[in-house]
Amino acid sequence: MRFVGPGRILPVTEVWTTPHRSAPVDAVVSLPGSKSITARALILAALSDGPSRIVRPLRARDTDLMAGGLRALGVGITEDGADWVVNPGRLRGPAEVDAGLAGTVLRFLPPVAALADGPVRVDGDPRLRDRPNAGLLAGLRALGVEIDDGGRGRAPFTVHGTGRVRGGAVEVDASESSQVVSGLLLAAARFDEGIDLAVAGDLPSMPHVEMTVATLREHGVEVTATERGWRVAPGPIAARDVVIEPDLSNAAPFLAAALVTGGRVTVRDWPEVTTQPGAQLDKLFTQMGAHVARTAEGLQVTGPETIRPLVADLGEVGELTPVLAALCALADGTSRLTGIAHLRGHETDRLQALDEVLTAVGATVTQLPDGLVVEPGPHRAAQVDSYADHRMVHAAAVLGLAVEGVTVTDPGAVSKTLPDFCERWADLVGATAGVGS
Ligand SMILES: O=C(O)C1=C[C@@H](OP(=O)(O)O)[C@@H](O)[C@H](O)C1
Ligand SMILES: C=C(OP(=O)(O)O)C(=O)O
Repeated sequence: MRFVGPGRILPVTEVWTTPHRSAPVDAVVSLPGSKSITARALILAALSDGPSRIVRPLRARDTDLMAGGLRALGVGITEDGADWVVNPGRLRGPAEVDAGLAGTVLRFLPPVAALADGPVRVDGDPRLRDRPNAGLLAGLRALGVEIDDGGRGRAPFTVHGTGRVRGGAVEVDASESSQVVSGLLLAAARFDEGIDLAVAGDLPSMPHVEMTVATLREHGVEVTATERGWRVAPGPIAARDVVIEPDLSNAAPFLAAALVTGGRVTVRDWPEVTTQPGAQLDKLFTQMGAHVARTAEGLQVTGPETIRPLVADLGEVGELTPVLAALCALADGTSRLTGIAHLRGHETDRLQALDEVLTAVGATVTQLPDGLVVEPGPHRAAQVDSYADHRMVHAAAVLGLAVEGVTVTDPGAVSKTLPDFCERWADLVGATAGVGS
């Protein structure tokens, strides 16, 4: 697959032979910034009351698309070394926004587009058009925004911005993605009446909503938790320079390498306190038998002799599922991962994709309505697809450490959040990159 984003065309690589390694890895790795924190920083900088600097943002397809979408609305975003300098301006339409395959752009940008003074059309990759978005569009309509989506509740759609949004009380169904809640809360201080948002149904990925609330408060926005949701008071969003934490979800495959090989991996600059869901890796890897410690350098994971199966509700940390499920296929018993029905609406239907990939390498997988049961079996080599999903490539890499002969078609999907993943992985396991066509 060829990914075309603003200002970049990423190389096409057809097949990646994942490196196999049975000897223990022993490595210290540094990782680029968090996708989720970078996305929030960009939105709030664009809506704030003055210029600001984003230090060490993640530069990858999703965050470049977010910057591109905001630029299309008239926001000044320039590079200064590795930083972004953001100059908010009058938000304008008409504009076209390419959301690629980014849920963050699909759900965080439309509430900003509603504040523009003209129509803003949002579209993206073919798969983006399948990603659920009815909750966000219905929520925006209830707040007084006109949207033309042909009744599909998905991209492509046009937000008919009028320069202002009434805001007020709204109930939203965010059971398919927490990003619906985050998107509305992020822009709400700029709505005439702010927002009084009540959540209907189950809300996945709670740490990501907590990240949204914490980030808003850091920008001086008044956010109150209510019985069924959150209230955001109307008012200015303070401009603020921010330093982006490393992406702890992208740390998952690297730390998992310690479990697979019985080795030791440290991820540098692990934050003391964070709202990233990756904070739960400590507890999850410990359950799987690893020893997890904080050292002066960062978070250190030391692998066990055999990986223990995992029985866990991953509803809060859905984006960690592909790597954890890969570990489950290498464990010494049956794992049960639940609370993740919404993963069917991610970059791909991740429950189906994981079923296919783990089965291909020898596991027996049962799909539940909201999860997976994974029973490891004798390993076999397999060629698997990336499903255009960065985290499926990460999962295949983890499997390939233990199972000789795992190859991945279309590994370029990693460009979504970590474009040089394959090279970093090769460094970690001490092998060459092995990407060919
Ligand atoms: O707010 C965010 O930055 C995210 C929220 C989660 O979305 P869902 O709630 O749709 O899973 C997560 O999976 C995604 O990778 C990033
Ligand atoms: C679900 C994910 O991404 P998105 O922000 O596109 O939903 C993810 O990165 O795992």
